[in-house]
Amino acid sequence: MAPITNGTVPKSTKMHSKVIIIGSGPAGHTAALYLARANLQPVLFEGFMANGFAAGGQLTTTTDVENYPGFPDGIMGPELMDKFREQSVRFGTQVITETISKIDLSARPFRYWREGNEADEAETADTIIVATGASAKRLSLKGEETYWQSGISACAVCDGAVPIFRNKPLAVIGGGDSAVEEATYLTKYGSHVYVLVRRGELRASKIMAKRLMSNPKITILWNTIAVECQGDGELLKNLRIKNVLSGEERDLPVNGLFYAIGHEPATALVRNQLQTDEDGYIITVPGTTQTNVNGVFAAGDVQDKRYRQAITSAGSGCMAALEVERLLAEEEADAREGVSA
Ligand SMILES: Cc1cc2nc3c(=O)[nH]c(=O)nc-3n(C[C@H](O)[C@H](O)[C@H](O)COP(=O)(O)OP(=O)(O)OC[C@H]3O[C@@H](n4cnc5c(N)ncnc54)[C@H](O)[C@@H]3O)c2cc1C
Repeated sequence: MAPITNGTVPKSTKMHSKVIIIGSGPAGHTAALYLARANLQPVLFEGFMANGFAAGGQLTTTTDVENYPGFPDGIMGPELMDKFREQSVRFGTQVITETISKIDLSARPFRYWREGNEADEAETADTIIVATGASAKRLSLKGEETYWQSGISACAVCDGAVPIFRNKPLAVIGGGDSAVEEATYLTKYGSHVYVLVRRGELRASKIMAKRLMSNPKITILWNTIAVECQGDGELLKNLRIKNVLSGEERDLPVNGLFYAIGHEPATALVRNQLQTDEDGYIITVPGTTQTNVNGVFAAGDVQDKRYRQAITSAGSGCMAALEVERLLAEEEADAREGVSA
């Protein structure tokens, strides 16, 4: 399929932009909306199945989004992202359906290349917002694909409240702090929550582990892994689980399975150029979206391993846009003063 753009810049003309946004989830589009309204003519690269996601990001893979403010009846994920896109475009964002595959942040203007054009002359930008998102790690269990989003999820806060999980037995896989948080959260909805821990101990902090073990609605299944997801073809009904010490397999009838085994931030593009933490998330100056490179900002899940919500991503996209705007204004003022001095 030919790349789609809503702009008029032909690929052969090497662009220079005041600001480009890489990524098209809630963070990228919110940044674009603010920048476009500030007349900064943002260019947003929405990706072409970048990082395994369609343009629009993670919400294109889900159905009802019930916790995005402004939609009291909920809204389907893909429809919400279409609206984000429409609003960006309405104010003049140039959206380009291509993936950025190479970037050079060593000097300003920054240089970048679109996928398939890495050998060409680079395009340039004064500032960049990295909003490439993240993806939940999965286990590729037998049956997982069939019941993904039909009983299997990687976000208790997003999906825990849906009717298929209400008063039903649920399972969480993972042994870290996020598994404890997810399991505890799910006790509000499920009849009981089983936590499958591969080892004989939790990785979670002591206080979190204590909280988990003292909750009467939670049972920890130590040294246990899931081997197969089973159901009626439409919804998950059962997990085949295995004790890794004895090798014994048995059924665990559950209607929900939540992965809490971490996320993979989409930071391969900026590896060794931006400072990242031990899990690969971009590190930003606390309370801002500023990275360790002046002029490069990061917004959304790519820099947030704690909240990982559409609204928090959108919020940080807004912050990034305002920070870009401020930086460019300051630099323009400095340049003017430099000229008149
Ligand atoms: C199944 C599911 C259900 C969810 N449900 C909810 C919910 O109900 N409520 C809620 O608040 N949150 C929910 N979330 C979480 C929410 O989707 C994320 O927090 C949010 O989408 C993160 O937004 P983002 O802007 O950081 O990036 P993402 O949504 O991750 O999007 C990033 C985009 O950038 C593109 N991209 C990546 N690299 C490049 C590149 N090099 N060049 C160009 N483009 C690139 C990707 O293709 C992707 O489209 C859900 C997540 C999932 C997976």
